[in-house]
Amino acid sequence: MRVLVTGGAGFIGATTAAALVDAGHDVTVVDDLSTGHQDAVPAEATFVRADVTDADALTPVVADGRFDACLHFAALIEAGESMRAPERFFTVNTAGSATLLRVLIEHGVERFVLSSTAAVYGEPERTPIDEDDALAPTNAYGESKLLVERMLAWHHRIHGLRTASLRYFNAAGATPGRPERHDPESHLIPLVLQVAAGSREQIAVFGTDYPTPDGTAVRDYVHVADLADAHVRAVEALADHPHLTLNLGNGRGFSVREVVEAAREVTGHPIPAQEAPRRSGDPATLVASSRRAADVLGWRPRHTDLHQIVADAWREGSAPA
Ligand SMILES: NC(=O)c1ccc[n+]([C@@H]2O[C@H](COP(=O)([O-])OP(=O)(O)OC[C@H]3O[C@@H](n4cnc5c(N)ncnc54)[C@H](O)[C@@H]3O)[C@@H](O)[C@H]2O)c1
Ligand SMILES: O=c1ccn([C@@H]2O[C@H](COP(=O)(O)OP(=O)(O)O[C@H]3O[C@H](CO)[C@@H](O)[C@H](O)[C@H]3O)[C@@H](O)[C@H]2O)c(=O)[nH]1
Repeated sequence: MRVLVTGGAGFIGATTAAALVDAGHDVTVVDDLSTGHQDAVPAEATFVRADVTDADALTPVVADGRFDACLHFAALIEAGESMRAPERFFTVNTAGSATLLRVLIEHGVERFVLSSTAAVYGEPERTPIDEDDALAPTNAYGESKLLVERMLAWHHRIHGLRTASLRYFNAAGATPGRPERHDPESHLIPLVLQVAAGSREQIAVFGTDYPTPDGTAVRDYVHVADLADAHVRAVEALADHPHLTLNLGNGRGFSVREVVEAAREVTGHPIPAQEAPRRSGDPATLVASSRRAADVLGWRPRHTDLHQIVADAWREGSAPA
């Protein structure tokens, strides 16, 4: 297949672009490098520096590409920032997706895979979360993605676009040469590893009074290699399943304290931890049921061991200063 990957210089997009190349697909990456890194784009892919909100820049790429599918990763991802500047998230994530979809439809692209997020659920009603549970984002980031999911339903209905919304839980780990390098970094595992690498004094544990076994928040950490594998399967599965919404997680939660402890064991560093107030908008527990992805895609996460996830991130240097 000829595949357009937006955001393919970012952490999950570049890892997936490499998996698509390995699976024999012809990949073009569009990325504005606002947070991504060009050295993460696979050498076999064509790279175009462009902004997905800019129809004039996208049009020639899509017109020349004769793409069968688009995987759309390009987005602003910092949930906390979305509560300070929601307009940026609706412009890039929501309006940017609308622009991209218009150009794709005009040029006959038939498949679309969206990077959605567990943030569309907000504070979950039950654990594990399945795809039919209530959608009630608690931040503008989650809302900006949910609006795209809703647009996809209409594009499917009206234009017959084959769509998959993949709701990732906490992406983590790394594959060779493609570390997690967000700047600013807000994710727990890279921040913990910054302490071990000596570029940060200690890790703040946001909230120790949650209704969880050790009082700290529980998340479902899913290895980026497993996410990439799910994308390759999803874009192929759209041939038989034209409108998909799938959770992608391990189905197992780990607390902040468990993550810190795993990082101590992996790195041999004491990693001082400081108790801190809860971070606003953070649910206590987010754990996925990925049964539908297993049924529809035959997908099973293979890198489920927390130590392995942390060790892979550490080996690849997912701890920028
Ligand atoms: N990291 C997670 O835990 C997580 C969880 C759920 C969903 N997601 C979603 O996965 C996707 C990828 O996340 P990531 O962690 O790889 O983030 P990332 O910041 O590493 O990647 C995003 C990429 O998009 C590019 N980009 C941003 N705005 C752009 C624009 N206007 N035009 C073109 N390119 C643009 C950036 O340069 C970057 O390369 C995002 O859509 C995010 O919302 C991430
Ligand atoms: O310095 C820190 C950073 C984080 N945490 C906690 O660690 C957990 C995980 O936090 P983080 O790595 O920031 O991930 P989330 O806030 O769970 O959000 C991620 O996972 C969501 C899906 O579950 C995605 O939608 C988001 O884009 C992605 O950032 C949370 O309980 C945080 O409060 C700390 O205790 N200290």
